[in-house]
Amino acid sequence: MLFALEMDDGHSQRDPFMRSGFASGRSLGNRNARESNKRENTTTGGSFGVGKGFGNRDFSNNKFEEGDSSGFWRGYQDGNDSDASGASRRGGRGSKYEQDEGTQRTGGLFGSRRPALSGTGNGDSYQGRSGSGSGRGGYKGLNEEVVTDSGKNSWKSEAEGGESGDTQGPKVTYIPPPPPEDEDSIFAHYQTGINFDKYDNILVEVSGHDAPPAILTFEEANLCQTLNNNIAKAGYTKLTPVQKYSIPIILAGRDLMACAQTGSGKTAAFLLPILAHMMRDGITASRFKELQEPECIIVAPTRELINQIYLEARKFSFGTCVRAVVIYGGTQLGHSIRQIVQGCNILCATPGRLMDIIGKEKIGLRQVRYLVLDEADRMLDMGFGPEMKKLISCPGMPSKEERQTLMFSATFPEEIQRLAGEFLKAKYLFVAVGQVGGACRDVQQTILQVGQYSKREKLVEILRNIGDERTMVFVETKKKADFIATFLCQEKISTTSIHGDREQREREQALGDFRCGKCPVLVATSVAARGLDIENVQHVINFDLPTSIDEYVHRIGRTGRCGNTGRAVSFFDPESDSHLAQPLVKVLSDAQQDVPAWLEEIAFSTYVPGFSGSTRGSVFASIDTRKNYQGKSTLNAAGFSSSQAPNPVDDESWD
Ligand SMILES: Nc1ncnc2c1ncn2[C@@H]1O[C@H](COP(=O)(O)OP(=O)(O)OP(=O)(O)O)[C@@H](O)[C@H]1O
Repeated sequence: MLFALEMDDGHSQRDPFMRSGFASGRSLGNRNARESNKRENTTTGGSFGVGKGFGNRDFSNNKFEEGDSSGFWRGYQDGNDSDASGASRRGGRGSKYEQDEGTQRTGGLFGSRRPALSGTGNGDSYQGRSGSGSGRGGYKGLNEEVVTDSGKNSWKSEAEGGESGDTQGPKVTYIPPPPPEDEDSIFAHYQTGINFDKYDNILVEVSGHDAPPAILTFEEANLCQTLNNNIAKAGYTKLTPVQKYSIPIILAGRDLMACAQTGSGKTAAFLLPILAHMMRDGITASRFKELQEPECIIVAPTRELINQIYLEARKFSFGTCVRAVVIYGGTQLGHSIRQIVQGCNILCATPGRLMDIIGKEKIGLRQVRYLVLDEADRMLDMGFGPEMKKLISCPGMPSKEERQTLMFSATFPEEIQRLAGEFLKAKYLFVAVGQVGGACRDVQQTILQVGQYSKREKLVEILRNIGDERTMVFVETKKKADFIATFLCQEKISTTSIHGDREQREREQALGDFRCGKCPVLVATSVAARGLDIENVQHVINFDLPTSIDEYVHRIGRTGRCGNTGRAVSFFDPESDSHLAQPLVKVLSDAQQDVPAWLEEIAFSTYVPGFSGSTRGSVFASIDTRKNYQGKSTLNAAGFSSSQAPNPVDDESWD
């Protein structure tokens, strides 16, 4: 049976990938066949594999999913990292699965910047899960379809009946491999690129009241010796602009909203001063307790990103008594609890798992001094915003006056900035490095006009020219990620894929295979758009453009990191992408990229409601939204100034 025949009519008519029948030859009608396909792939590890079953999806329900993939509900459901949603959504479809109780494998996520350990599937009795949500899914990216039973909000925290197994859905038993213990692996890093020094020329804007001056060197931060040693071992010799400004602000105890381009070192910008404070305050060494009370909670929207942040925290806290712990969905809850009870000063978590653990009274919030929202605009949007609100109103959580709240992102839409006020002290500082929401200038951006039906051919042509250079290909839906990955494998291009419908172990395996170069092409949905820091990603291809320009900026930011150069090619289909023409022209011109004449034409002929950006010449795409800002704010090259603001007025802007 051809794959297309399994789809509902409307869908198979619409989707050129299905119409093309490239999936022919695979029998997807039979659930067992799919699962055995999948098992085969899991045990062989590595690339996606021709003939692989398409993840865990039950295609008989595609109509439903497609129907739900747009509009308000998708927006609302986006950003969900909880597996419980998956359980409630997909459970009860009568699908069978077998639990992989107590299984473990090596490799994957922790293979950062060195060849990943092979996913040998050691003792791994993986069985695909068609109807389960637990153990996979998680992040419901902006552009990922979301399945609901009701057609309404499917988001539920794990505490509400997901991984905990309290109510429905299978237990998740995946235990991620432990991170490497040897010092070389902990401090493994890649080189800064030729444009690293050019960061110094980026304009920085600090707004708010009594901002402390920027520092120019690590020495000026006056950190303790152990931290300085770790910074040196990590290969950091010079501060990036966001670090120059944020470190003194955080050291001064101020709340901060910081916006800096992708790949410019925001993670260290918050970790270093937090650790410095902890060391200064003489933090008590972690010890076993049933209820742990961390001093710092860091949240991020995806499992892979929070894990990366954890590894950074572990690196910078090396040799100190500060213990960082990571917990995220798609892994065994008991494993998360075991990590926590051993001691926890810095808790890195995805929102669903965090709320679950809090609900289980394994984490007390009374000692929280620092709350960090990485990818803060994402953490506060409709997907995660409600969970974040719940978090700050949890019993014991210090009020915003008593804790320090820090928000970081490369994009900060104005409406989200306004929401952020609820989390931050009134006198928070706002740091804008370069253009808020601007693309990294080290990424050479090319926009090609390619219609739906020509995209695959174009993709293959580009990938063949690229050769073995590491490339991320972004597509709009999980289903298409599977299609394209399979298609590329058929074309003998070694490819793997990551998206919210893959099991967590598969996601980690895919990332590991991509990191180590075993699969130089990673097809991804927006689950991989933010934060991931993978060495040597030279190319990003937007096979499908995302629906929002911010997402575009994050996606292309997977290349051109830390002063390295990169390339991004985007397929623009005038039929579906014309709403993006105006913001794209702005992003391109602000980043001093060539703007194709045809794109400008579309941009000027398309009315985009609410888009007010001028297409050229602005210094900042967006700014601190506090209105009628009374103070002076200075616009300087990084490292030399900050604003002195006598009278901040929260609801007014200084522009
Ligand atoms: N001062 C520094 N010197 C050398 N390397 C650095 C420095 N600061 C950060 N890096 C490295 O730069 C890379 C990018 O940093 P990081 O992931 O924190 O960027 P980011 O701004 O958070 O990006 P994104 O917006 O995509 O999340 C990392 O590999 C990090 O180790």
